[in-house]
Amino acid sequence: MSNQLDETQQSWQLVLDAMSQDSRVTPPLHGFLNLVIPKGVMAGTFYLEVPNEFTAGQLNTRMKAPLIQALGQTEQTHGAKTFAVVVNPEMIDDEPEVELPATDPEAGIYTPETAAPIPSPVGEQIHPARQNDTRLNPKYSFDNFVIGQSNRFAHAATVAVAEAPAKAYNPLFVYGESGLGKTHLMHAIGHYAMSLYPGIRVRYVSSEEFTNDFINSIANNRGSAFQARYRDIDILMIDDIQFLQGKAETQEAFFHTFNTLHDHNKQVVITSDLPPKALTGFEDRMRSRFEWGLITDVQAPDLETRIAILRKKALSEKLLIPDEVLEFIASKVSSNIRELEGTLIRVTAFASLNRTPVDMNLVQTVLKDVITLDEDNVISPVDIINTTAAYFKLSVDDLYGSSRSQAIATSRQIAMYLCRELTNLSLPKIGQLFGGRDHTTVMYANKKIGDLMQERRSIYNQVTELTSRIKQGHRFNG
Ligand SMILES: Nc1ncnc2c1ncn2[C@@H]1O[C@H](COP(=O)(O)OP(=O)(O)OP(=O)(O)O)[C@@H](O)[C@H]1O
Repeated sequence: MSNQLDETQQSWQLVLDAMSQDSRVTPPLHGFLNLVIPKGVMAGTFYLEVPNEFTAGQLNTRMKAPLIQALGQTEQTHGAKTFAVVVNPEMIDDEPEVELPATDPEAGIYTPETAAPIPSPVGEQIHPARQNDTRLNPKYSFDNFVIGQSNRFAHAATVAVAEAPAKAYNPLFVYGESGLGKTHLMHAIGHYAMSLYPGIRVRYVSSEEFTNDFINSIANNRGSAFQARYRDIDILMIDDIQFLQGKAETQEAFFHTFNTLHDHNKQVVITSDLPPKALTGFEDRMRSRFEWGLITDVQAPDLETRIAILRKKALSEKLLIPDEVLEFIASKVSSNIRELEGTLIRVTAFASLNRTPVDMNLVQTVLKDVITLDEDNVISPVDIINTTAAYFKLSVDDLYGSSRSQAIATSRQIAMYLCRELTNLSLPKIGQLFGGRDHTTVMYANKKIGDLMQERRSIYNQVTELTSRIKQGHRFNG
């Protein structure tokens, strides 16, 4: 873990060095760069954390072209072509205090109060292909997707679409509850299609990113770049479309994007938590288009499939875990594959913290508090937030709010982690719940707590204790 951090830091230093040679990066801009905490590279994207929107704005506009160029120059080291900025007001507590760079009107830096959208120095000159990052996660391929009764049809349909884009089923609409593999299948389509048709232009986007992109394009008067990004492609995959519910203008933008792509024989893949007919807050013309091609669902996996998923996961992580242990975990956790994977992480974290092998004794100890809930006995985020607040002796508002104190920030991240693990809520929904935070903030909280559980016994114990309290409370009250 710390090696990984070092590597990220070193890669970022190389990027900074490259940028320091760039005359467009004037001295006042260095102040903003000093505020950046590099978080790591995922699917060709360098994730950067900054403490406020203003700094994010500077990176996304004035520094965008130099940064992309610097990434290109150093790509061999880190593999990132592009970057994404995550605003995390809490990061200030983790890091030494840094002052926001002084405002320099001559350099064209605006104060947050006066901040109008700042035009990019390169504006629309950036070639769409540069920005048109596929955003595919290398971890999600068909090779590591386990096929079972619950997903056989969805798997076959996605393979068919990757093999014959816009010829097999267009659009392909995959629906199902959270954590059952829809996102994984989308990324797998992308990888497979790119291996079959080198040069094919693929773009994966969450509905929230699509919305933000659309809103920013209006605010910055960059409609044509938006269109190029979403229309000059061969396969567009849009995840969790239910997030566009009630957003009339973004739906309109998607409607036109969809029509253009479809008219030009380009593939569209959509996922959702509900089938088109049950999606409320969408115009009929939109819903009827969703039904033009093929609609397929993913269901909760049966025991055999759950065991196979765990086995594959253990293999890919090079974890030596006896079959009986995998079977035991699979029998205890039945609802959601994300939770299944989370449980495997807990078991291996416990073993590594205690320096003991993973065996039945250990797994029984770790899972003794895991209470399986039946299907209609769903944990609500309110249960999680109330229990977490009480456990850490905080108020519920502390968890929803924006306090930067380290203790509150970590408690909030634990609550987000538990929402991700124990409910079916998507990342954007959890973000909304916690005071309208961005889904990337939830993604980081999730990763951070997952990592901390492997490293710090206290965090491991807190998460375990809380999970059991939430489930117990739920069983008694629910
Ligand atoms: N059949 C499978 N084989 C292997 N891993 C799987 C399978 N199905 C799901 N997973 C894993 O389970 C986790 C959750 O899956 P994924 O994120 O694709 O779910 P989702 O349906 O898109 O959920 P959400 O709607 O919340 O985004 C991922 O780590 C994924 O790799």
